[in-house]
Amino acid sequence: MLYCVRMEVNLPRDLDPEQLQQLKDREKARALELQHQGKFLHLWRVVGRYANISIFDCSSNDELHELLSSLPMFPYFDIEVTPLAQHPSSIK
Ligand SMILES: O=C(O)CC1=CCC(=O)O1
Repeated sequence: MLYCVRMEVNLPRDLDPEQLQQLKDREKARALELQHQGKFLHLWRVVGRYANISIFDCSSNDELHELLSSLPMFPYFDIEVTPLAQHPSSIK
């Protein structure tokens, strides 16, 4: 099943710069891992926002929740999930 996920990032403003960099490095490593596993199909920055639009391919809502909550920045995300279905006019 495909899911469109919007993640708005709300990092604490007083986070130590070194901790912040470590958090970003861990986030990137986990995102790359999920992409290599074929679970995380697309990752796009939302122009003008500290937010992304992502497409996940998961077998269930529970798996999606598990993957999202495995992202190190999960505690700092506001997440909106839109499950996707086939469009009858789509050629893909
Ligand atoms: O949008 C961001 O910067 C947060 C994020 C989610 C996955 C990733 O690599 O970064």
